[in-house]
This record gives sequence, structure tokens and C-alpha cells, in this order.
Amino acid sequence: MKLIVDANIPAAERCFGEFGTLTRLPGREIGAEHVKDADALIVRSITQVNDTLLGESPVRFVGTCTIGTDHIDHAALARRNIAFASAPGCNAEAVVDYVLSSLLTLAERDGWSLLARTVGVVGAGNVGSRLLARLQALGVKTLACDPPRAEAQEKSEQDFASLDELIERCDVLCLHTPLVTEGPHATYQLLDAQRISELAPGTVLLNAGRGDCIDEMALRGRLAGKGDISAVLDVWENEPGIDASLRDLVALATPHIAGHSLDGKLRGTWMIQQALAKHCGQEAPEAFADICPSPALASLHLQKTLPVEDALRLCMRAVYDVRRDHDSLERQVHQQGVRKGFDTCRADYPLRREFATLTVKLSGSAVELEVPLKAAGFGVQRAE
Ligand SMILES: NC(=O)C1=CN([C@@H]2O[C@H](COP(=O)(O)OP(=O)(O)OC[C@H]3O[C@@H](n4cnc5c(N)ncnc54)[C@H](O)[C@@H]3O)[C@@H](O)[C@H]2O)C=CC1
Ligand SMILES: O=C(O)C(=O)[C@H](O)COP(=O)(O)O
Repeated sequence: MKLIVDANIPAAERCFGEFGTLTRLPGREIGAEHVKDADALIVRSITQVNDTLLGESPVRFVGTCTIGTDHIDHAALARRNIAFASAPGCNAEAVVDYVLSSLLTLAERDGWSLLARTVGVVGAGNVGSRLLARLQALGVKTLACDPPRAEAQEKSEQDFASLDELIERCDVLCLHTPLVTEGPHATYQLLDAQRISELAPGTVLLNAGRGDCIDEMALRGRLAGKGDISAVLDVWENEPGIDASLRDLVALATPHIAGHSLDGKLRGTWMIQQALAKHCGQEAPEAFADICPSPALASLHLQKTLPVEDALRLCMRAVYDVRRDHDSLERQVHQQGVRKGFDTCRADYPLRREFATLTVKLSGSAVELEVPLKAAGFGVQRAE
């Protein structure tokens, strides 16, 4: 079997080598000429998989090691009877780490408390529901908007509100919707000019879903004009050729890396390995724990208490600090220009682990931090 595999997929040789010969290529460069004699195509989110790419190729399996699938032309795959698999939820924990890191960083910078804010989550799927769970466990007031789930009247402990209600009542609005361009729940420019104008002064707007879910021109207008809201953007219209003037106005600007923990990427690779094995009628290969290495920093010890948000920031920054990604994008864009800078940050992304890989050992007065640290997603132990 000949497999074309995105060069940014970790552990690809280990996970897909047993199925045949791998050709590794940068995702944005995979073209019809590469796929024309391939049997399987394994991508991440930056390869548009459609009739133009597939041409006359004999490809029988397409896998994307990502949550989002808006780069896949599902109708084209169905017409060609090509099996397809994605990796739902693979990097959801990493995105939640990103959101907490961003909000706690802005809170410190601008002098407010996350625990005293009301956070609205738009899109309560794998990412949004995990974010809601962590925020609620921390005692943060939350509201959730997810019309497809609300309409399905799922048995859920979560009450849903309308987007307009979230805009009216929340201090922080986090977007975790897929890009959907058609239908009653389309998310294309879900935050349009009207809604952006309705955000109350002081609102923090964070987008880690897809760039096209926000009208960027309207957002840029609000940030450059009144300048009375803050934005955290991980996803952008026209990546990698993002709007440089918008980037300059955004409080935290990162190059679509919210989900880029090693754990999240490896989970994506592993899920597609499982799907390919099933497609080929083979036994499920190794367990995820076998391919995921132990972290360099496994534990730290707190022996005196701290204000809760300071303790969260201390532990969070031991594992992941969003300011590194913001600074790296700023530096690379200045050195190499927008397109190249954006993709260099992503290709050279440093090793990042998830909060759950760190166990915080507590003794003395620090034991009172057990609940919030667990709520934020860290492992917690009482130290002897
Ligand atoms: N920035 C990054 O690195 C990453 C971005 N993503 C993006 O985040 C999206 C969400 O991820 P998951 O939660 O795992 O997906 P999911 O499919 O589990 O959940 C998406 C949720 O959005 C809801 N939804 C759909 N239309 C909506 C609308 N109009 N208004 C409000 N809610 C709506 C759905 O009902 C669903 O519950 C992905 O589709 C992907 O585009 C995912 C992973 C990493
Ligand atoms: O899983 C998704 O959906 C994402 O957005 C990915 O985290 C994006 O990863 P890359 O495709 O940009 O490597």
C-alpha cells in the first residue's frame, strides 16, 4: 500500500509503517501529482481533500488526524466510495488548556479575576463541554449555546441559551464551533458585524473554532475604533495569509495551535491508525499509552498556599504558557512575513504536554488548593 502522509503528523512511521510505504509531505504541498498512485491519504487540517486533489487516484482511505473536517469534501469521498475517518475529541483537552491559559493570562495582565466572570461557551461539543466542566468545577459562572444539541433535546445536565443571551450576559465569549457554511445552524460569520457591535465594553472574545466563524473585518473595526473589547484568536480567515493589521490589535494572537499538544497530536495519529487497521480488516494495533511518552516534568510540590488564580497560573505555566506562542507568532511574522511566519511557528512547534500530565503534590497550607487544581485539569496528590 502506498500512503501519502502529512509531514507534521508525529509517530507516523510507527503507526502507519506496517500498512505500506509512506511518503511524507508538507500538508499545504500535497497535490494531485502525489496522490495519483496512492492507496491512502493521511492528512491534518491544512490539506483540502476534494475532486481536484483526488483526480483519477486509486485512493481508498482518507484519514484526518484532527477534530475538524471542514477541509474534507465529504460528498466527493462518498461519490468515489472512499472510506473516511477523523479523530473526534483527539485534542479537545489541549484546546481547553489553551483557553484557560489565555484567560488567566489576560486576567493577570488586565487586572480582573476569571473566577468572578461569566463565561459563555458557543459550541458545547467535545471541546466546549470539557471547557464548561472545568470552568464549572472551578466555580466560574457559565452559559452554553449549542442550538443543534438544544434542538435534539438531549438528556443533558447542561441548560442551553441563545447566542444573543450569551452576548448580553457574558463577560467572556469562547467560540468552539465547527465551520458549517449551510443549513439552519450555519456557523459562517456566526459572530457577524451586528453581534460584534453588541458586545459589551470589556468583553473578551476568544475563537479557537474556525476563523470564518467571525466577521474579521467587523472585529478589526471594533478593536481599532472603540478598542473597548479584547480578542484572543487562534484561528483566522485565510490561514496562513492572516490579516496582519488584525493580529496587531489582538491581545493574544496564535497560529492555530490551540490543539497542538503532543498528547493531542499523537491521539489523532493513533485514532487514524485504529481506523485504517479496521478498514484493512486487521487487528487493532497498540494501545495509546504505548505511543505516548512520559512527560519531562511529571510533578511539582506546593507546600504553602497561594491565591487560587496565582496557583493556577504557576502550575499552568510549568506545563504550557500561551504567551510563548503569541510571542513566537509576532517574532516570526516580523522576520519572515505573515504566511511564512505563521507556518514556521506551526512546523517548529515546541514540545507541549497537557495539564493532566502534571501531578501537583500538596502539603502544609497548600492542601486547600486541591479542589481548584483538580478542577483546572491537573493531577493532584497529598504529599507525605
Ligand atoms: N484551534 C484548534 O487548534 C482546534 C480547533 N478545533 C475546532 O473546534 C471545533 C469544535 O471541536 P469539537 O468540540 O471537538 O467538535 P464537536 O463536533 O464535538 O462539537 C461541536 C459543537 O458545536 C455545535 N454547533 C454546531 N453548530 C452550532 C451553532 N450554529 N451554534 C452553536 N453551536 C453549534 C455542535 O452541535 C456541537 O455540539 C472543530 O470543529 C474544529 O473546527 C478543534 C480542535 C483544535
Ligand atoms: O483538530 C482540529 O480540528 C484542529 O484544528 C487541529 O488542531 C489543527 O491542527 P493542524 O491541522 O493545524 O496541524
